[in-house]
This record gives sequence, C-alpha cells and structure tokens, in this order.
Amino acid sequence: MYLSNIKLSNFRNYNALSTELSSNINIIIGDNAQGKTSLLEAVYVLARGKSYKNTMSEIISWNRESSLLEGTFHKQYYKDHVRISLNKPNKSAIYINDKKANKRSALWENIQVVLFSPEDLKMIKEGPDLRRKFIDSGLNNTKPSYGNVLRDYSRALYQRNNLLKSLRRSNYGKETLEVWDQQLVHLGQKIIISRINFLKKINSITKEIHYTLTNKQEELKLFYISNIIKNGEDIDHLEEVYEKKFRQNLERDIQKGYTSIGPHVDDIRVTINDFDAKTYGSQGQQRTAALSLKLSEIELIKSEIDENPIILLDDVMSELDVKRQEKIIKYFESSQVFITCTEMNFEDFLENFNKKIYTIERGQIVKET
Ligand SMILES: Nc1ncnc2c1ncn2[C@@H]1O[C@H](COP(=O)(O)OP(=O)(O)OP(=O)(O)O)[C@@H](O)[C@H]1O
Repeated sequence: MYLSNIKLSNFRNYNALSTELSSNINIIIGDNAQGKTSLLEAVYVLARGKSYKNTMSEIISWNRESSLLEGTFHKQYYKDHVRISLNKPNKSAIYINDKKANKRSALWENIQVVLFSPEDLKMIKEGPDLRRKFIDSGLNNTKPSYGNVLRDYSRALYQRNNLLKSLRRSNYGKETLEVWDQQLVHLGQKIIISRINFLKKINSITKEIHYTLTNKQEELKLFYISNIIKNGEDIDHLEEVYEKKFRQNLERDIQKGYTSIGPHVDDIRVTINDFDAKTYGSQGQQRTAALSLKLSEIELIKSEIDENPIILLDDVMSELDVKRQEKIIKYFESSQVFITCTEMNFEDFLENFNKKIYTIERGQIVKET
C-alpha cells in the first residue's frame, strides 16, 4: 500500500503544503527544526487519526484553531481518499472517500503503518513499555479488532485505578469494583492471548531476520512474560486464574491505589543464544535485536494481510552504521518508506530504488528531485 499525495494546512510548522509522493522511497532532508518529523507525523496522523507523540492541540499550528490533512491511500485493488480535520482543543473528524467515519478504527482497519524511531532501538535495553508498544503495534496492524480491545481495557483500567484510590479513603462505591474487575479480566485475557499468539507467529520471522543481520552468529528468541500465566502454561484456564489472582491482589491494589496485575504490566523477554539480551547483551547486540524485531513486524504484516505496510523511519538511519543501513534497506524494496535525515549518507544503497528527495526549510519543500 502507499500514499500517493499529501495536502496539509496549519499542521505544526506547515502553513500549506501539497505534494505527490513516491510509492517507494521518500527522503525528507533538512537541517534541525525545519519540519522533517512534522511531515512524517502528518503521514502517521492520516493513517491513524492521531499523532504518536503529540496531542491534537500540539499538532495544530500555534496561532491557528484548526488544521486539515488530506491524502490518498492506494491498496492492491482500490484507493481511499482520507481527509481529517482537527479542531482545538480536542475535536477531530475523519472522512474516507467523503463519507464521515464514526471511529478512528475505520482508518486502522484499512491502513497499515509501521513507525520506527530511535526510541525503538532502545526497546531491548529500556523498560517493558517499549516492548509492549512493539507487540501492540504489530497486533494493531494485523488484527484491527485488537485496537478496540486495548482501548476499552485502558479505559476500564483508568476507572478501576481511580476507584482504588478513592477506596483508600472510604468504602464508598466498593460494590462497583466488581464491574470493572469483570471487564478487566474479560478484556485482559483477550489481550494476553492475542499477544502470546502474536509472539508465536513472529518468533520464526525474527529468528531468520536476526540470523541474516548477524551473519548467522546469533539466535534470537522472544517469550511473553505475564504475571498471570507463566510461559508455556495452559492458556485455556486463563480467565479462571486471572479472576483468582485479581481477588488475591485486591487489598494490595487498594493500598497502592492501582491495578498491579494484567497485560498493562506484562513484558517480553528477549534472548540471544539463550542468554537474556536486556541483562547481558552489549549495546550493539541490543540495537541489532531491536532492529530485527521491527523488521519482523513489517514482514509479518506482509505475510498476514498480503499488503506492504507504509514504513516511517524517523531519524533512524543516522543511528545505524553503514553495514546495518545496507542490510535493512533491502527490506524496503516493495514498500513505501518515508525517511527523515539531516544528511544523506546512505544514497549509494538506494541507487536502484524509485525515490523522491524533499528538501525542507521552515515548513516548506524548497527542492524536490
Ligand atoms: N503546533 C506547532 N505550530 C507551529 N510550529 C510548531 C508546532 N509544533 C512544533 N513546531 C515547530 O516546528 C518545527 C519543526 O519541528 P520538527 O520536529 O518537524 O523538526 P525536524 O526538522 O524534524 O527537526 P530535528 O532534525 O531537530 O528533529 C520546530 O521548530 C518546532 O518547534
């Protein structure tokens, strides 16, 4: 799939922009603070209906009240024209082929996008939230209903945590706790099962990619770590076990004022040649493992839904050495890719690609080749 054009008004530091895009490689180059990431972010907003890092008020230009984004996504057999209007403080409307969509999920059910930022390269080294984000992004792209479950789970979790905090002071409303518990167990077990199945599928792809990136020196494996069910345990009884542990943890949860178990605190354990990559891996090994994980997300999407996702590389190329740059570029042969950079030191690898280079200055494309 690819985005053939993009039109922006009052989006971050872009007053107005309209351009055609390459269906393969799009390089967005410029000095710092000129608008490279903003353009990439605009592609993401068109695909997801929201930003990956800023609130709506933050993406609308400072001195404006509203913003408009438009673009046409081409899939194998049809195309969708997407128009999104954003209004301060927090209102948005999405139109697909001029028909108003009721939910943002109308976008993610149809459009696959993989974002890759320097933060992702820290996925192995840092805390579990980046690893959970990785798995959730993969699932959102391959199983659209997952996004709704995740959203409902987060809402229920927020409500339960608020209630837990108030129960520290008085028992008022304790009877409603059961409603949130039931919802969390029901939604939480769906999330855990989806994640375990996702890891089963992606494990073999990640292993192959990592073999290639490390010249067959390293074997990478992924394990789902849940505080409700142990790896390899029978997931048929998950709901029962989950309910029991929830009851056991209730007093502790009230004392702490938050829900201490569930998929929101789960993790992925990554091993390299059977040692724990987070504890024992060198920085280089951890970064290569993170790269393998992101590339395998792209490959899994390709095989699961028979569409190439749009790939957004925000400042990632400058973080990789030449060898790794060369190796990853071959995964972009048949995808649309957006690459932001301040310098083009990887041009040699892109000789045979269909590419467009956009030079950005103060929120404008000043050169296009
Ligand atoms: N809502 C907004 N309205 C107007 N300008 C904004 C808004 N939000 C951010 N900016 C400005 O837009 C400019 C471009 O930001 P952007 O992150 O796109 O830069 P960049 O070219 O990717 O820079 P870098 O190479 O440093 O990452 C920055 O100067 C930023 O302060």
